[in-house]
Amino acid sequence: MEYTFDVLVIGGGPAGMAAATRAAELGARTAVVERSALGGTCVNSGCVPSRVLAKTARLFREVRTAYDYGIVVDEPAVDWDRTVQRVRATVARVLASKGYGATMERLAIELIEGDAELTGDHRVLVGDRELTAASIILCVGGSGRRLPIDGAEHAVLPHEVLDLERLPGAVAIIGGGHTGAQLTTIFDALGSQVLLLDLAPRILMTEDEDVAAAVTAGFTGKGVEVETGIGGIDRIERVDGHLTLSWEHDGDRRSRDVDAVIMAAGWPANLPGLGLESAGVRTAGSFIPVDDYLRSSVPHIFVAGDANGLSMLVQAAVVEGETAAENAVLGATHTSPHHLLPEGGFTDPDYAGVGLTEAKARERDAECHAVTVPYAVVERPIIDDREQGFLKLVVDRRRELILGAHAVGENAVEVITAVAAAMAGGTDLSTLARVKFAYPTYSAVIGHAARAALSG
Ligand SMILES: Cc1cc2nc3c(=O)[nH]c(=O)nc-3n(C[C@H](O)[C@H](O)[C@H](O)COP(=O)(O)OP(=O)(O)OC[C@H]3O[C@@H](n4cnc5c(N)ncnc54)[C@H](O)[C@@H]3O)c2cc1C
Ligand SMILES: NC(=O)c1ccc[n+]([C@@H]2O[C@H](COP(=O)([O-])OP(=O)(O)OC[C@H]3O[C@@H](n4cnc5c(N)ncnc54)[C@H](O)[C@@H]3O)[C@@H](O)[C@H]2O)c1
Repeated sequence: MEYTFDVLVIGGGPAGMAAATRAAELGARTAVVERSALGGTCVNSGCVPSRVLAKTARLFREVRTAYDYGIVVDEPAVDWDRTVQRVRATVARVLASKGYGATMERLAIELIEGDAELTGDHRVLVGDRELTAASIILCVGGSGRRLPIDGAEHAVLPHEVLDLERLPGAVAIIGGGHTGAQLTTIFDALGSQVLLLDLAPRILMTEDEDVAAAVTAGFTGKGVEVETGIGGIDRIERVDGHLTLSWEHDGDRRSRDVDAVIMAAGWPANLPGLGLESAGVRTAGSFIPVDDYLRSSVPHIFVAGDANGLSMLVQAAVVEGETAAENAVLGATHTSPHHLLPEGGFTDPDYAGVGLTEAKARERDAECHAVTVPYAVVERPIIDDREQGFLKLVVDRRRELILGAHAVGENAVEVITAVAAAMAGGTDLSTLARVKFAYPTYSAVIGHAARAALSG
């Protein structure tokens, strides 16, 4: 059969753009269907806006401590409208820097604007245009989850935060995953009273336990209320211009009056309306499961990025997009390992990790080693007045292999990315211990941790 395209990519976020670029580079006739804006969640409503808000929060904190350095400023205040304008302008600049249009033109990738629906295993309907493709790569991403409770419509989802008319005096954030933790820091730093609620026994369940504990302590030390292990959220009511949020904890009914409620309680894939049943693609919960080659239950329909639920990070989305494209065009032989993906959050303090947490490493081998070195063993955090923090290295029982690294504190994400580069290069512990780090840097803590791990 003659298809309209060799490869049809649905979704133009990080996964979709990586998939389309790679497929076209390999000579495939390729198109991308996008119903909203190229760049996806990451650029338009996720990482980039969050990062600008994190920078805003950081600036506000620093201006307030400027006098410690002999700088005299008036009492700072937040102009929320201007903050929002700045975020939107930065999103536009990042989009422009991506050069999607030029890449698509150079590689003859067709952009089809609209909502894609599968009508068969090789057929996709976009508006009134029916397309066919030899292979389809689903890169549809996910969306914030609105809890099925009374009054849920009063809550704001993460992508709607910029639509808040004003900075809330008091805000409740439901969900202490990466998104909820970042929003906690942002609103706390900008002056809101923050209540963070989670069903789970701790926040940041995917991070190393010590990391989550340190971030929690950082939050509570600033006056954020963190309540984990709750039984469930009951309802949200609008009463006299404010919202009353009610929840259950160990049989107690609790409630709080706030100005805004943000739901950051999960990130299901964008499956509604996608027509997966018409194509025979199986789902599991709110994701589309894939095999090692990123194939769905229909072998010529691949899934990359958040939609497969493997690892909801940009760095994963990009590598999966490229892998899915290679498998679609060249035959399914490529896998995309996830164990060396550094990740982290821009909270206060920052946190990050790569590889196995200490708990996961001990499940595999109880005799592995973990050492934790405080940030203050090096001078830079002291110079910057950011001594709080640590780097934990998890190494095998022979003290050769680095199994994982976890950090809390200033520049934690950059520190961990440096360890990830060492791990990716196959660097053993004794080699890492001999690396010379520039002075005065945060990453110098890596050398200290490696030497501490070697010596026991
Ligand atoms: C607040 C927030 C902050 C984040 N911060 C970070 C961070 O700092 N670092 C990090 O690594 N990750 C971060 N993430 C996660 C990151 O945004 C995602 O992992 C990444 O965007 C996934 O890329 P994707 O291409 O799979 O999906 P998306 O970026 O969601 O793109 C999917 C695209 O598909 C389109 N689409 C969906 N269905 C259809 C359809 N039927 N037809 C046509 N088009 C469709 C959508 O419009 C969208 O453009 C953050 C997420 C959030 C919510
Ligand atoms: N910096 C980053 O890299 C970054 C930032 C944001 C998001 N992300 C990615 O996006 C994905 C989504 O992140 P997320 O934080 O939005 O979702 P998540 O699924 O990671 O976390 C949701 C949190 O909400 C809690 N929760 C669920 N139902 C609840 C309820 N009824 N009441 C109270 N708490 C409830 C869960 O226990 C969990 O802690 C993640 O996989 C993450 O990797 C990454």
